[in-house]
Amino acid sequence: MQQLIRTAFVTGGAQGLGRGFSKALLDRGIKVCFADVQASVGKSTETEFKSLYGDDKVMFCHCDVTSVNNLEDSFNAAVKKFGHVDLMVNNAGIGDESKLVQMISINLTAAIQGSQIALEHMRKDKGGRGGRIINVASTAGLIGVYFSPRYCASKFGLVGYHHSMASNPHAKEMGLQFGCLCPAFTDTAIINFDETKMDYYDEGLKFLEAIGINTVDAVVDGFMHFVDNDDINGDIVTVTAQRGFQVKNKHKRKAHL
Ligand SMILES: NC(=O)c1ccc[n+]([C@@H]2O[C@H](COP(=O)([O-])OP(=O)(O)OC[C@H]3O[C@@H](n4cnc5c(N)ncnc54)[C@H](O)[C@@H]3O)[C@@H](O)[C@H]2O)c1
Ligand SMILES: CCCCC[C@H](O)/C=C/C=C\C=C\C=C\[C@@H](O)[C@@H](O)CCCC(=O)O
Repeated sequence: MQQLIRTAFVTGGAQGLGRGFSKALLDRGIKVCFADVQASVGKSTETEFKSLYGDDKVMFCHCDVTSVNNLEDSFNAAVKKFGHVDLMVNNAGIGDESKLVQMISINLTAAIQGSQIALEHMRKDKGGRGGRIINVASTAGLIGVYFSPRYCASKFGLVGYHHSMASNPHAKEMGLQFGCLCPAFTDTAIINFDETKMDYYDEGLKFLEAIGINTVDAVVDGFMHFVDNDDINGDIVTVTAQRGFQVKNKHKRKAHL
């Protein structure tokens, strides 16, 4: 039986998917610290959540995940308030193709740094309580997308990190499990594209119209797979408008390459 999840840390939780994940966790009685670079949106989400769930259940940290010190301080503030973090969700992300350096820094580097901060805190072989680390990638981390190649590269990198960590034979003794969420287009601010944010803008929009757009609720349902099931290590959850959520796991088929 897995460790009960009592507390979570969610990056990019002020709005969109991160907000949806945080609310679903709070609905389950899990305490949530969410971090976001948008101070005023984060504060108003915190006020709303506190009125729904109570002051002791939720906290917001104003945090730019591209600063590892800022990320570590926010994570430590959650540990201080809740005693421990059982679930780390690296969700903060951007999709603007004109911002290559920022994109890699937020979507890939910060997610890896967030995972490593959580890992050091959680690992049972160093006195921690174990835990789960969920990285929010994209279907664009599984298939090539020619109109968003930089975004795609950042998400392929994150999926590669996920596979590497999940295949670590020492993960079990550390009490760690790694999951990766890969939604297709979803109805949040990140898909408010214009010509500056995407290559081949018209073709990109046509592709988006052809495959459809997930609701946030559908992606939250897929995300909760990582909370509701005991053995999730290595799982990749895809969420598409055509097929809903599906769980894939090549690590359960073969232990190593
Ligand atoms: N919506 C989609 O179509 C879709 C599909 C697949 C994956 N995703 C991924 O889901 C995640 C959440 O995106 P979303 O769709 O909710 O978009 P969103 O723009 O609504 O939310 C992203 C959040 O990340 C925060 N953020 C951005 N940069 C940050 C930084 N430097 N530090 C801290 N917080 C920062 C933003 O302020 C925002 O609250 C992203 O990683 C995105 O790539 C989104
Ligand atoms: C660029 C900023 C926002 C991007 C949002 C999102 O992350 C981008 C998604 C891009 C492409 C999505 C493609 C979806 C394809 C699905 O129909 C399906 O074919 C994918 C199946 C993947 C798999 O199972 O291997």
